[in-house]
Amino acid sequence: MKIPHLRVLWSFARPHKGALVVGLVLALLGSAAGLATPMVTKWVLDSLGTSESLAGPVLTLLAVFVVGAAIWLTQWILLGTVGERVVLRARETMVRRFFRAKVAEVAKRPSGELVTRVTSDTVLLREAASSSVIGLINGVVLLIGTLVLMSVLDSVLLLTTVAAVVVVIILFAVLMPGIAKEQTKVQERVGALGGVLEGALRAIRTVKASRAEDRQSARIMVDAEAAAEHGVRAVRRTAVAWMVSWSGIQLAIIVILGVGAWRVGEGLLEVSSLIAFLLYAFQLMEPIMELSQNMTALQSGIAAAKRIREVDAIDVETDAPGAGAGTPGGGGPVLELRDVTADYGGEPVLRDVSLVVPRRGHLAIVGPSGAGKTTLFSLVMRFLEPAGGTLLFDGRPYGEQTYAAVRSRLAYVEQETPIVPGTIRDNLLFTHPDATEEELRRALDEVRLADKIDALPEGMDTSLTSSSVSGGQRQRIALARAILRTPEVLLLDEATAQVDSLTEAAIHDCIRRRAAEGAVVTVAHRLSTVIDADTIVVMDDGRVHAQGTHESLLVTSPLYRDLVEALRISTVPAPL
Ligand SMILES: Nc1ncnc2c1ncn2[C@@H]1O[C@H](COP(=O)(O)OP(=O)(O)OP(=O)(O)O)[C@@H](O)[C@H]1O
Repeated sequence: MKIPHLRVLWSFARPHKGALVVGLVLALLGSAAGLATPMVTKWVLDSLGTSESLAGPVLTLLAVFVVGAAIWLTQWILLGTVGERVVLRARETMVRRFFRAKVAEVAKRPSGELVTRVTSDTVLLREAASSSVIGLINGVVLLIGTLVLMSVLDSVLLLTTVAAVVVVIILFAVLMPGIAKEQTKVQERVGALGGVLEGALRAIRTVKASRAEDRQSARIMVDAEAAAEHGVRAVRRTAVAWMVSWSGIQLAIIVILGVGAWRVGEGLLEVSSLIAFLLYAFQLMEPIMELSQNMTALQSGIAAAKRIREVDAIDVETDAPGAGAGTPGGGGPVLELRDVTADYGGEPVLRDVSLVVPRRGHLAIVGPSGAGKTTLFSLVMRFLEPAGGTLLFDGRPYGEQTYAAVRSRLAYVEQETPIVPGTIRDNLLFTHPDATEEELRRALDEVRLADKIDALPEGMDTSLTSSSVSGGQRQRIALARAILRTPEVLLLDEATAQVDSLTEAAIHDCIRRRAAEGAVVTVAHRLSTVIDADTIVVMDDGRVHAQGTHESLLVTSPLYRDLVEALRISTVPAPL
């Protein structure tokens, strides 16, 4: 096993080194008690033939047994606790990192795969980072101790034992790496399975609509079957290793019995020594078992530790040195983009975009699919860093402000997943957990949801995961969350899906009211939203193509005319 691999594991165990040292000492003391037992048994047997009292040796045997049991109990609890702490810490580090990570870093990985790192890889780490190394050291000490004490009893019988032990060790050395490799593959496949399964369950409606249930199950089963196949291979190798070792030791015991009996007959060995020797031979499986089990745990633990440590490489959002909170309410525009270019690692998807968002009013962004509207929002929310150009909030570049400072002054309603797990109340309180009941009601009134939610048996405490809240209502809940406290800029990525007229009217009114108090920027997919805007920005192929009011753009921009025509056709005539 290579040292750098162990170092990864050690990085998890290091905070608990005190407990681990105590665990090692206890393990060694426990082994010493185990090693002493056959010798004390011999003492008991030797006392039988003499006038010596049996009380001494029997009490000693009892004491060794009690002390040994107490040591094992303490060590088990101690190391078990360390293992759980290691798991907890690893989980905490990963969970925190996921949420501090840059959006692109999380978005590019299947989330189910990230979840398996937190749920299942950490379990493999438990044994490896707590008891494995101790078990290995202890196993070696126990094995050597047993052989040394055997040699004290009878060196001829020892030869038989050593031969068996050597065979067993060679066998394990040959089979072990293969077992570990198979187990690593199992983990990788389970990770891949988690990734695909999570994505497929998320898209359950599409799966069913496409009648792809069986195909999707089959695709996931490829990973499940591969995991099982590797698992079976590991089990087979382990079983062979155990079977051969166990048989080897049993065979050695039979030989010891035969040779020992002959030597006793010849007067070369005492019966008590033969019995003690046999007790050691019976115990021999213990260190071998300990060595092999811990070796396996260590290897799969190292693989898991590496997967967990990969999470550390995920880039996190870090505020620039000296970045501050920013000062609210200057005189100029609230938001400004100057020659902003952006990409996702390839060709630019936004080129030299300049835009001014006034402190009040509604600015709608329209454009064909792929024009870069969502990317523009990602830049404003700092989910994405610009490749060139500058974004300014209140006249100060984004880089001079912290992520939290910028976001605290923006409210964002995303198009696809605007709801977080939990109840309606949890969702409303998500941005401002300290909001009062009155504020919640006011926000719900504004999006015309108060009556609907009052009519639910559990009201605001209705769970959104299992509720009968419609898509349009979900959007309105997200909007209510965004307007709970008047944001300086409200960013609304309108749902492309058709919504009911009540939702449309509610959103519409809400935008109008908010635009009177602050800035509202929408990625507009509905004609009513577009027409109502004070300024409309037409985007095409990553550039600002035109800008103006509905009337002026109808005259100056053929692209805008086309877009309006398309929206007119695609939307149910809206209350304009
Ligand atoms: N995460 C990403 N990685 C790579 N390319 C991306 C990513 N997100 C968007 N793009 C690309 O950037 C371009 C702009 O996409 P964007 O989502 O901003 O457009 P949009 O105007 O919002 O489109 P739509 O109206 O269809 O939502 C597209 O060509 C798209 O393929």
